[in-house]
Amino acid sequence: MSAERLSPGDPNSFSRPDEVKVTHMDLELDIDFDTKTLSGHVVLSVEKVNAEANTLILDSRDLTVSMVQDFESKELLKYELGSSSTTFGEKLEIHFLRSQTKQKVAVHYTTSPKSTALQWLSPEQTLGKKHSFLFSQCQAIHCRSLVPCQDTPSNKVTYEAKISAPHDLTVLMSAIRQGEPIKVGDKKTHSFHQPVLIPSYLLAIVAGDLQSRQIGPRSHVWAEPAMLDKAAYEFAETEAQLIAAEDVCGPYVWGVFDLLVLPPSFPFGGMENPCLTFVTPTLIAGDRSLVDVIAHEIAHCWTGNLVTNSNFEHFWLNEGFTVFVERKIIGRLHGEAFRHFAAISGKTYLADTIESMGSTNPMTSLMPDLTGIDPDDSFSTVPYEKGQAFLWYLEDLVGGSGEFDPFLKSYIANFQYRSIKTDDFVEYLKHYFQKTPAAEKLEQVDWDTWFHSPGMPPTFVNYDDSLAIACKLLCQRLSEWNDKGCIEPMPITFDDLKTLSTAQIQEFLAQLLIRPPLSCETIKKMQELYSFDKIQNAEIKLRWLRLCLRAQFKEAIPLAIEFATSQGRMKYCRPIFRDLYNWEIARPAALDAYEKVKDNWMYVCAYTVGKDLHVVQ
Ligand SMILES: CC/C=C\C/C=C\C[C@@H](O)/C=C/C=C/C=C\[C@@H](O)CCCC(=O)O
Ligand SMILES: [Zn+2]
Repeated sequence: MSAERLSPGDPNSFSRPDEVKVTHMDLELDIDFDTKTLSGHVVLSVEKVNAEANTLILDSRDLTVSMVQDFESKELLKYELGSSSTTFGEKLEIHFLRSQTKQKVAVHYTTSPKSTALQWLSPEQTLGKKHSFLFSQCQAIHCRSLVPCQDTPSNKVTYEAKISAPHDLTVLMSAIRQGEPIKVGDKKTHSFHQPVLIPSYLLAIVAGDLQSRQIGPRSHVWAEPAMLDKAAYEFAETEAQLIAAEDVCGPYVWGVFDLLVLPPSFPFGGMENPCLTFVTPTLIAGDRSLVDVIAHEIAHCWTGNLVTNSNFEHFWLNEGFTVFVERKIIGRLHGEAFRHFAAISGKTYLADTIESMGSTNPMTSLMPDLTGIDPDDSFSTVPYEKGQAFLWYLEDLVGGSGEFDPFLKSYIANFQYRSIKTDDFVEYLKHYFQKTPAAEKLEQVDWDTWFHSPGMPPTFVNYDDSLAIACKLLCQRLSEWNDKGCIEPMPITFDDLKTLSTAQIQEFLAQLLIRPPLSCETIKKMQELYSFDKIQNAEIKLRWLRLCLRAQFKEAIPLAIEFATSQGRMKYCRPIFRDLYNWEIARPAALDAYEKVKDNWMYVCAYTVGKDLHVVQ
């Protein structure tokens, strides 16, 4: 039976904001670490778009709803909550008593201990070992397991929240903190407000033993106390990145830009939660070499958080634009050559991803059909890197950044606070350049191939390879030597590698990865030359271990398992577990390691790695 789109606007949401839309959420929740639940209520302010509509349709997942009330009169409202849990959770349909256009509905509910949006950590799983820890990850469609809501990015809401938690924990949200926490019994109540419109996937919460350090006029970094010094050092460039981003995108509207360093099981590099970007501790390399992720999250404050994809089939509008802006920030701060180098690295990463997904895989197109598909199953670097390659191609076509930079600012100003589809972007682009020489150029664009064809992009601009050439030459020399059986003396020296930056070493290894596997002998010689397995930088470690596994270098199996299980960032766990699985000798150890670690990971990581290992349906 073929799957159906759940609603006209969003294949992954039951909700119908085109009929009745939620405009504001007022949350009052209690965090209970014993039962691993949040319980309380949400008051939803709603507005009828269709005057005839008499029900409100929400998304929910594993929620126990105890009561729904008309907020003004406190009268009980009838509701139906779907009983069979699907990929997309359960539909919650609430019947209005009133006919007014604007009304408020209160839903009383409790989350499940297996809420897919939440991870509950015991004190032993934290750095300090003394306090429990809770964090959320709502993108793409997990907000429905935290609060009954219209869990579609086509709708935006403001929110307020009062959260009660054990008195010795700090609670933070993707919002502005309001006043000091208030002590009530052995708990404290923390208040927040988010006055800027956000899609549901940007709702976020954390509770733990957290301290903060100021790192800029509008920024603090939050972390467990033992991590704070390192984090403050690593992210000291944040304000400079924000200033560069404002130069590219326009004024920063969110007031605060704080960073939160999470425990290692946080599944992504970063998540652009407004006012409080969540980041993985794997960014803390000690030398600020991985802070392009912070530039990425800063870019999201405009592309994604202000101008939002209206469903996840248009995810490239969020991520392609964000990578494009991230690299503009890098260009402004470090020079154009670095912007080009980052794009070349992105192209290598994309080639590796498309090779492993398969070049005819429909999920490698820029606008995949997500009917019946869990967005988590389609996640890859494709919307990021193919999207940025497309935007750079357009920039080149219209005459370069002199023409495209003002367009970018105008696009953001025009669509900010709204949710859009790819057609809105194309129409605006054509309209913006209509009376310029670029109009004719835009007619040459093969929109259909860019948006709908799987595989690598139809074309790339000629990036300046001044910083990448050394990586390419070393990769060529080493590969040729490997292919000839390593007979002659090794053609690269310690000094060759010593002259490379961390990012260039990463790119050198990445380029080796998209070639046929190296021999074990080459791997051993590389290890002797540069002690690659001592390098702590997680991006280098990932690529080095993958090269070892692809070479079927047995000594690397325990090291790879240690790396993939010591944290839960999917960018690292998934390829390592996939490589282990694809090598028959390593497969049993991989399956065994997965069984041991999966309960320490967040749902999305356990689910996707489980699928990669063919142990989850
Ligand atoms: C074509 C793709 C369609 C839909 C995917 C939408 C959402 C995917 C969902 O799994 C959530 C993604 C959240 C991403 C958050 C942050 C990323 O930018 C992190 C990138 C990877 C990393 O650096 O670890
Ligand atoms: Zn992103």
